[in-house]
Amino acid sequence: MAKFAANLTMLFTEVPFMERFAHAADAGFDAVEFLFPYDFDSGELAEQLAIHGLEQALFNMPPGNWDAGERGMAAIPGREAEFRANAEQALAYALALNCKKVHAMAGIVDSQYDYDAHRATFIDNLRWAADLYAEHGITIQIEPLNDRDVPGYFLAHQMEAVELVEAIDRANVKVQLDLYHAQIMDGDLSRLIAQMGQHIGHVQIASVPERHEPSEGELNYPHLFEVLDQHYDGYIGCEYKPRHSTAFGLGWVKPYLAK
Ligand SMILES: O=C(O)C(=O)[C@H](O)CO
Ligand SMILES: [Mg+2]
Repeated sequence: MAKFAANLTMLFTEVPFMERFAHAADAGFDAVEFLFPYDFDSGELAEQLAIHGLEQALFNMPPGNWDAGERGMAAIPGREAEFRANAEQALAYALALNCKKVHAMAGIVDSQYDYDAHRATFIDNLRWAADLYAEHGITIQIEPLNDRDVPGYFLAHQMEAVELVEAIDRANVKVQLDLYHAQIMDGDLSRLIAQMGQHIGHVQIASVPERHEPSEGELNYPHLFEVLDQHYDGYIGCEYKPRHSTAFGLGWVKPYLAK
């Protein structure tokens, strides 16, 4: 049975970040995810999770200079020391939040280097971080992003991510399958999910093409949840932009939260 995590970077933005945990719990969620916790004290975040009985499903390693357009550096040659420091910072938060999944963003390709150099850097960095995280039972996620929203991102296709996970060859590195990106770049989602199978480490959803509630747009999510049930049993992150208010748009998830 599909179970859902509220993405607090995109949902409940009507209230300040620290108040979003309460809103997610009141709406019936028992897990949350968000992009970045680093502006906040890990103890205060852990307290919000504990007060509201929430599990932290996922968050991202620091992405570099987000406002300048950076989207991580795991695949960027020359940024290895920064990647490793960021992985260590994220690990400290993951331990404080008892979070078992952390997303390592690959980065926007650097035109000074060719594909092979990016790929080799990505594999080396991910192996290093996976070994660091393994003793804590934490899985690192890699996520393809569509090239319309994030042009130049190192990773755009799901099977490319699967191939990289196989090359990285660590049991605690998996693919973060965001069905919004996957539909834009790959399509044929029922078959894709089956093909990815055990490599799926986390799932996120939104409508296509506008990234709103999954109840609208071109995807039939009730069907996709049934397909996912056969291959994945973790939380599904609700990473979408509410079309109106968050609460108004939650009708689609109520039947699942009530079960
Ligand atoms: O954009 C997404 O889909 C994500 O999940 C990333 O973590 C943030 O870019
Ligand atoms: Mg995503």
